[in-house]
Amino acid sequence: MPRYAQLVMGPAGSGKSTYCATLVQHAEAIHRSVQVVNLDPAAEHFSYPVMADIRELIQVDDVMEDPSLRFGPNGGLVFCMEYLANNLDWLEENLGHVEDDYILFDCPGQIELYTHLPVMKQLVEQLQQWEFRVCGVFLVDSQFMVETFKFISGVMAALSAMVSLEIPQVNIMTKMDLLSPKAKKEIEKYLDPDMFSMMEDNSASFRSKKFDKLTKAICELIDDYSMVRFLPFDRSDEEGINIVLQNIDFSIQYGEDLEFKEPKELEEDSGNQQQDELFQDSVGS
Ligand SMILES: Nc1nc2c(ncn2[C@@H]2O[C@H](COP(=O)(O)OP(=O)(O)OP(=O)(O)O)[C@@H](O)[C@H]2O)c(=O)[nH]1
Ligand SMILES: [Mg+2]
Repeated sequence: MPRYAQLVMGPAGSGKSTYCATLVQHAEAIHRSVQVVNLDPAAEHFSYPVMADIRELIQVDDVMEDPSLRFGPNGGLVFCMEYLANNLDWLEENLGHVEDDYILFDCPGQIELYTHLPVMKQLVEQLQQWEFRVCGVFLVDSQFMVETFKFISGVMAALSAMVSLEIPQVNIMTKMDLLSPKAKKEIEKYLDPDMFSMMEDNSASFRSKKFDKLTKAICELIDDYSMVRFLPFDRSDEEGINIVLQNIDFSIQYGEDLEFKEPKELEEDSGNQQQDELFQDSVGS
């Protein structure tokens, strides 16, 4: 039986740890078991139960204090991740060998980990060898996505993670609860973007004419391949959280190998509701 993993990525402060905590709570409410591994060597507080913590393997403070390394905070974090990639047996020991488990990996916010460094790719390949089906979950903060040029940067960041990791990826706009009703309406066009008309609408807001052609070419590329879509994530909206989870589950075929219980013993009048519950149980078990 396969195992399932979400690699929760995104820029610093985009809401990765909050997303993990929210999903754990949501999973509990629908009787599913979801666990979280902290892969952020700089994290200090967790609002979810931690199944394994990279800081037991290596501490960023130790790396920075080491006189032979002399790293600053960012170099130190990258060093920690490379150390993890070279010591993946530590992770294997902590993950155990539970069939059918579902694990979220709360990753650090260093964007270079998702653009050009090989560490995350190595981690993905190893997880796949351990029979995990891995979905990349790339978070961007909706607060920064309300203008076209910021949106394009967010799309490019998500795209580079997709290109470098080569796994199914679901992109999410976080902190939707912080948007005003007007901004919420405005952001709808960014969730399923038509880049070309966006460019036309906003061309005046692009700062330099010099780069107009390049920006247009990038927008066309994104449009032509329909490569990047975003799902809204509002931590206070259970229905929305469920839609996000369903999309991710679908991408890693979670639930397909689980047995569906035949609703034989259901009483006819309450049939539909109980069927739904049974299905949830079978998905969650
Ligand atoms: N209102 C609201 N605040 C959020 C949401 N998600 C995150 N935040 C806040 O945003 C800040 C950063 O959230 P984190 O979950 O720590 O973000 P992160 O991506 O894990 O950050 P790093 O690990 O430092 O890269 C915290 O103050 C959170 O409380 C959300 O959906 N709604
Ligand atoms: Mg975090």
